[in-house]
Amino acid sequence: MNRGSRIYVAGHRGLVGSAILRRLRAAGYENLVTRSRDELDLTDAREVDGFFASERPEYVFLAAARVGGILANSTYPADFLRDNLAIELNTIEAAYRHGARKLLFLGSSCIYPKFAPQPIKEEYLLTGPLEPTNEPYAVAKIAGIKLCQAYRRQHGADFISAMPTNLYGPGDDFDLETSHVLPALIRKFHEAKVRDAPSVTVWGTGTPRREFLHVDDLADACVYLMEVYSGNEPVNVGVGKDISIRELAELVCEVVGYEGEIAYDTTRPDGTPRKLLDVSKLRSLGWEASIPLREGLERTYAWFLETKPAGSPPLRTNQATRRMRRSIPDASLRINPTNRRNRK
Ligand SMILES: NC(=O)C1=CN([C@@H]2O[C@H](COP(=O)(O)OP(=O)(O)OC[C@H]3O[C@@H](n4cnc5c(N)ncnc54)[C@H](OP(=O)(O)O)[C@@H]3O)[C@@H](O)[C@H]2O)C=CC1
Ligand SMILES: C[C@H]1O[C@H](OP(=O)(O)OP(=O)(O)OC[C@H]2O[C@@H](n3cnc4c(=O)[nH]c(N)nc43)[C@H](O)[C@@H]2O)[C@@H](O)[C@@H](O)C1=O
Repeated sequence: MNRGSRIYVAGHRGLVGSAILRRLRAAGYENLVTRSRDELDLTDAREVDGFFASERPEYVFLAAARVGGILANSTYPADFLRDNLAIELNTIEAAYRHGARKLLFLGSSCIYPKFAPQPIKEEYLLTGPLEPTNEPYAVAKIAGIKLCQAYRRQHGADFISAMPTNLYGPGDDFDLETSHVLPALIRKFHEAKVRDAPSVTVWGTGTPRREFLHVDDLADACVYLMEVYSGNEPVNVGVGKDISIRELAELVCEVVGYEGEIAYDTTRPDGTPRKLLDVSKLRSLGWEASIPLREGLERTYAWFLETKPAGSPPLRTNQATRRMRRSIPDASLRINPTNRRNRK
């Protein structure tokens, strides 16, 4: 890539896409192409083909996807499988057909077997059963990796895949129905502090272990891989350290400054027991994460405080979430409709 290269960031309003855009802009890349979902629905093959035919991006960061935490994934398996397969297929095919020089596909650490040895090496892919709470999403993400590999083998396309661990940072989804654990805990502890509530409920047993990577680190890694890596195999992107959900809850509680109790709702699923990526491949390519979890959390909480509308936390209101909310069976899970997620 050079500073004038035409670069398409798919999903530029999301957590990852917005961070990649920030990273590219900071590095002086100016010829950036973006489309919101309302402007270009990536599940629509004809629209996607027309977009690539007219815009002819040379480099593509594929950060558009239907994304969610454990609840959204287990409640909407068909949506997660269908949308992600369609987005990947349409974007990868159009990138190839219209001559993109390189594409980076974002997968996820949930592609690996539920009981994979830890830390998880790239070669453990497809060596065991997946975690049921996100199996459809994981299958779609595995299909994305295989598409990149197949287009490379059959057509010589320089399409690569990065497998990030659990991410967090500015621009995250704080909707308790759809979010991942870290933004959910920031919101829960913040609201409990503001309301002086006696306790905060964390889902599951607190024993599962997760690894958390700040999205600015991930964006840096994505741009780095686009510049230096052209291999067939996916590359894990993580920090190489994990913590239990209990430890995370205690850390968020401390950062937010909440003084009540932490309760565990063991009727909620734990999901996969441990997900720690082996990041030696990425290290050997010359990249390492640089934002420590506590610092990343403090920065994310500061962002949350700055951007939320008065009296309410920022929430995403994209079409997917609106549809999810309409069909959520348990009314107690509904979100206050006045809440809005702040977008750029
Ligand atoms: N968040 C995490 O913890 C992790 C994320 N990842 C991967 O990183 C990538 C980005 O995730 P993240 O940024 O968190 O997700 P977000 O939900 O924050 O962003 C997803 C983006 O995709 C766009 N999008 C969704 N559906 C469509 C569609 N049909 N057409 C066009 N655009 C669409 C959305 O557009 P709009 O804003 O216009 O609605 C949004 O900008 C995904 O591939 C995900 O699997 C991997 C590991 C962990
Ligand atoms: C990145 C990855 O993210 C997803 O997998 P996950 O890591 O299991 O997702 P999660 O962040 O939602 O939960 C992590 C852990 O945390 C616990 N937990 C506690 N309290 C809350 C809570 O309040 N909200 C949520 N969401 N989880 C909570 C929760 O019970 C679980 O034990 C995939 O679906 C898939 O999308 C994917 O690729």
